[in-house]
Order: sequence, then C-alpha cells, then structure tokens
Amino acid sequence: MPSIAVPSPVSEPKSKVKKNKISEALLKPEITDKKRKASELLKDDDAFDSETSSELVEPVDLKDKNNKEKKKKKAKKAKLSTDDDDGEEAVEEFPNAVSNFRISDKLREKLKENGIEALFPIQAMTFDTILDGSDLVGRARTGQGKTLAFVLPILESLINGPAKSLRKTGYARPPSVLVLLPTRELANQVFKDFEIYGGAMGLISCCLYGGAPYAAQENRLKRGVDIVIGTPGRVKDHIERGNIDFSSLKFRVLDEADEMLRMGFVEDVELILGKVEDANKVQTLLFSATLPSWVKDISKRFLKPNKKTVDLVGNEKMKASMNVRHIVIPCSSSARAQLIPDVIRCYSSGGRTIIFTETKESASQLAGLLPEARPLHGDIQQSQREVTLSGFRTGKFTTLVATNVAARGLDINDVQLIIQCEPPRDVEAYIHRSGRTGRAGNTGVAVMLFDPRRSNISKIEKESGVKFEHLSAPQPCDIAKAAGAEAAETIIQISDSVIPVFKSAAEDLLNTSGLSPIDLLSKALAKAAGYTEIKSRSLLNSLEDHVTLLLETGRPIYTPSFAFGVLRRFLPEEKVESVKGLTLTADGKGVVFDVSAEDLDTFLNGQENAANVSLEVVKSLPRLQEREQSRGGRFGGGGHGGYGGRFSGGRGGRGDGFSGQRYGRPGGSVGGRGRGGRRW
Ligand SMILES: Nc1ncnc2c1ncn2[C@@H]1O[C@H](COP(=O)(O)OP(=O)(O)OP(=O)(O)O)[C@@H](O)[C@H]1O
Repeated sequence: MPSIAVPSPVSEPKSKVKKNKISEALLKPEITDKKRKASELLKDDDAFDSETSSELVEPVDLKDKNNKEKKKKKAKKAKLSTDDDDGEEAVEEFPNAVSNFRISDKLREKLKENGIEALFPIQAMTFDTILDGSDLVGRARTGQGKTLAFVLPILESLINGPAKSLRKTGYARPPSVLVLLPTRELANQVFKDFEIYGGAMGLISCCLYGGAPYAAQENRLKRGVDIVIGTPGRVKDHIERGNIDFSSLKFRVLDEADEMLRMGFVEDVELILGKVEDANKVQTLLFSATLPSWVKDISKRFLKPNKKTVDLVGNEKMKASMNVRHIVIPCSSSARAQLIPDVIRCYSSGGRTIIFTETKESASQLAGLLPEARPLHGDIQQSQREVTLSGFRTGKFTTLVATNVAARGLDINDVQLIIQCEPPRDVEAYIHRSGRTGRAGNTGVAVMLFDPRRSNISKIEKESGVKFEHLSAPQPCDIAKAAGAEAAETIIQISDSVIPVFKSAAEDLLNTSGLSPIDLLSKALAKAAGYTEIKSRSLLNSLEDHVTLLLETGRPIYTPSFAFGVLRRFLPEEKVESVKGLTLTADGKGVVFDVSAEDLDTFLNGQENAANVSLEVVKSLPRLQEREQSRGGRFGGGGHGGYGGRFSGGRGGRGDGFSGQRYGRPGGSVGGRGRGGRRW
C-alpha cells in the first residue's frame, strides 16, 4: 500500500526515535521539572488530591546526587555516552541514568538488556519515595513508563530494601505483592514485565485473569509466588476458593485505577484490598494517566493519609499525549468502511493501526471489511484474544479493530495510527485510546471520525486540552497520485528485456486508441497502481461519488427545515429528498449537504431559478454547528439517504454504521455499581 506523506506538526512523524534518543527526549522534561516548584505539579482543579493531607514529592535532586556519586560514576560514564558525547557530558545529560538510583546490578543488567539505561521522569520522581516505604499516587501521560515506575522500586524493596526482611520465602509462600488491573490483556502485559525483571532477581510472579482455566493458576499459587498480577474478578474468585492468602502482602498496586473503579469493580477491589492483616504494614500505590476527582474519594479508603502524590500532568491544559498528532475528520457512519483504508494509507506510515469502535459487533464487522485486520473484544474467547494480540504484536497482521478492551495500558511496538470511529463517551477514553500511539518518546497520529450532526467534539477538546486539526477525508485522487508515483518508480526498474516483447502491442494501442501517448501512459500507470477509475469523496460525510454543497440565502439560516424549504423552491421533491447530512454552518449563514455526483448539475443549474440563493461546491469544509449548538434538536432523528430516513421524523437513535448494541455507560459515579458494569 502506498503511504502518503502528510504534513505534521509532530517533529518526527515517520522515523521512529531510537531508544537512546527516546530517553533523551523524556529526560529533558525532567531537567525542567526539577526546577519547577513542587506545588506547581499539583494545583489542578481536577487534579488528584490537591487539598488532602498528602504530601507532594519533591523532584529528586539529581544534581546533588550527581555530585555525591561523581567518583563512583566516573567509571560508568563511558557506558552512558551517546554516539557523539563524551562520558563527562553524558552524566550531565542523563541525570536519570539508572546508575544514579538504588538499583542493584542484576536489575540494572536486565534493564540494559532491554535498552533501558535511564529512568523516565515519572520513574525518577517516584523511585525513592516508593523504595522508602510511602504510599503513592502517580499520574503521567500515556506511554511515559508508569509500569516500571512501580515495578522497579517494588523489586528492589523486596530484594534489598525494607520489604526484604518481612518477605515470606520458601515453598507455598504467600505473595508479597498484588497488582490489580482492569483488563486481562493489561494484566498479562504487566505480568511479563514482572517476569522479566523480577525473574532476574529470583522472584516468581503469576497472572490471574478470567477466561483462562483455574487449575494452572491454582497450582502456581500452591507452589508459592512472590508477585500476583490480576484482574479483580478472578483474584476475588481465587480468594473465595481459598487459593490465595494476602495476609502478608507488602505492596498493593492499583494500575489504571480510575478505569478499574469506573468499571464497577469497587466492591471487589475493596474486598481484595481488605484481605491484608495490617493495612499499616502494606504500601499501596495507585497509577493512571487520568485521575478524575472522584477517584480521590475512593483512594482515601485505600491509601494512607500521609501518601505522596507525583502528578506530571497536574494543571497543564494538555492531558493527552503530546507526541501524538490529533486529527478529526467528518464522516458519516455509512462511509466509515470506505474511508478507513484511505486513512490508514495516509497516516499509518506503514506501521500498525488500532481502530476503536463503540460496540463489539461493529468491531467484528469492520474487521471483516478491512484487509489484514482482526477484531478484539470481550465476546471473543480468551484464548483467541491472546492469539490475536500476539499476532498483532509480532506483525502477522497490521490492523486491530477493538473495543475499549484495548484502550488502556496496552503497549505495542510500532503502533503509528489510532482511528476512533466516533468520539468516545468520556474524555478519559479519548486520552487512553489515542495514547496507544506516541509512546516512550515516539510520535504517532490519532484520527477521530465524527458525524458533525451528532457528535460533540468540542467537549473532548476542552476537557483533554487537545487542539484538534480539522481535516477533510483523504481524497481518493490524492491517494491514487501517490500510488501512481510509486508505480512509476517500479516501471523504471523493469528490465529492458520486456520492451521488444510488448512493443508491437504498445504501438497498436497508440495507433488505435485515439489517445495521446501521455494519456495512454497515464492509464497504464493507473492500472499498474491498481486503479481502473477514481471516485470523488464528499467533504461532509466522506461519501464516495458525492459532492458537498454550501447553500446560502443572504440571511441567517436557523433551522434545517428552512433550508429544505429553500431547496424545494427550485428543485424537484425527489432531489431534495436525496440530499445527505444537511448541517448548519457554525457562522449561521448557511447549510452544507452532500449530493450524488451525478445530480450535481441539476443542483447547480437549478439555483438560477431561485432569487438570492447561492449554491456552490465547497473546496474545504466550513466549521459546522455541533449538536448542542443546533436549534430544535432535529438532527437526532436520522437524516436523508445515508442516515437512513427522512429528515423530519426519520429513524431515531444513532446508527453506528455497523449496528449492534453498545456498552452500558459507566457514568460519572462509581459507587454502588455491580461488578461487570461494563464488559467489552
Ligand atoms: N526508562 C525507560 N527507557 C526506555 N523505555 C522505557 C523506559 N520506561 C519505560 N519504557 C518503555 O516505554 C513504553 C511505555 O511504558 P508504559 O507502558 O509503562 O507506559 P504507561 O505510562 O504505563 O502508559 P499507559 O498510560 O498508556 O498505560 C514501554 O514500551 C516501556 O518498555
């Protein structure tokens, strides 16, 4: 597939940042961070916890650390050097070098094996606090390394730190660490980190999640484990079956805490966390990229009053990933399946793509329509979910179509593009979904499709701090041009040996076709690029073979029905009926709508019969009134044509283009919801 270069405000849109550069990119903010007053990191309205008794962690004074340990590090400077730095500069450049922290040799070796030689800011700022025994709430944007922020100090504490003397060892030992996560895939991913790094230190981890047989999990628990990672439902089941004893826990971690609590797991989480013998002897850590204020209340029940908070998002307007280009494209639900392959061609840079749908059914249907795509959602058997995810990770296929089951935490290499088929219901979902790309200092693109008449994207924009780039759908002709250029390059490389064989056919064609050599060659190139015709795509709904028109009457247009009335003045009823997606413009002066390309002349010529009417093809889509702005609330009833019904009194509800049932809305409050409130 051709990949089209698209202008990007992100500095390195295509090339992947090398690991050492990644560390550099993520370390620079830390140098700035340490200059910021501690209070600046936490004075946010929606920020977690600003008025509780919790204490904000002072950024690690790494300069001081550097001085103290300068001699010790001299020998290691060379190792930290980048290609063009000498060792001395490297220490100055990398104050977060792993060797600056109380990380033992074995762990350091393992980190190095995995390309990690310096800690990211969230890791550097929480390491000492956790190792020294405090409860902690940590927030950093997606892809900034929150997992290792708890994994590393926990492991050090168990092997060399305060938890060492208290840790139970030997056969059938009860676990010292419990990590709870909202989804099975995420539990597995975090389990793998504990296996890699904990395993290097001789610690045993096990993963408990639903959909997998109990027996293997029970056997593992019986033999004794140090670290349990799991989803709340299955962990609770093991407690009830008497398979697990949390009485000697030293650490409890709630990763993606807000999601777990929002999903209705509050009671399970409370029950599980309540299984420790003495809560004062347990350290509790809570991490997420999003911590809505309601999590604060719940956290009071789980964390000690003197907990510390490290919030690297805090008051900053931008809550979503800064390494991601955030784009919105208007698109009706019926045009999605045609548009998405072109969006992938334009924005995936040849890497992997995750598409988010709102329902399980639409994920399956869309995956069936796209080449090289597989679905992932909660109705798929767990074993198949694992096969799918592993196939996606290893590059067996490049497009994953998922529900929110893949929205949180998943860290998959080379995901360059996220497509959201429609705006999610809450801002947190937007932040986490778009955060599946642009991780660990890499860049990525997040494209959200929206139906201007139904979606309210300014709410997400306002709450996430994202400034969306409003773009039109990629036009098939642009994509074909790029494909043609690639085909031209391929043709040049074809061996001259083909010429004598094809020459007489070429001459015949030239003599008989009536086309100029250049036109004929253009057709040949089109065929070589896989095109036999080029369709146009409307700017409003991204519908193929449709054109978007702007209607103005010289005075404000307040309602769609007024606009339909104007059209009826100069067009036959069936043509008026055929317009699709009629929407008021944001300036209140007109409406836009799509018409079939073959009807275009009828519309444009017809205006001559109506006074004060201007009808023109739009070259770029004007800003449109969003759902809340539009008067009369008439848009919700379906639209013409593509929206399935007449404008007034048409089909109710909101078609998702693939049909099917939606999840239950989690809602703002979490208390009192039963388990399994949202199942993906
Ligand atoms: N110090 C480091 N140096 C280099 N890479 C790192 C470092 N720490 C973590 N990473 C890598 O960064 C990626 C993102 O880390 P992680 O999944 O922990 O992010 P996160 O903040 O938990 O994101 P999310 O909020 O989406 O769950 C992973 O691939 C991880 O291996």
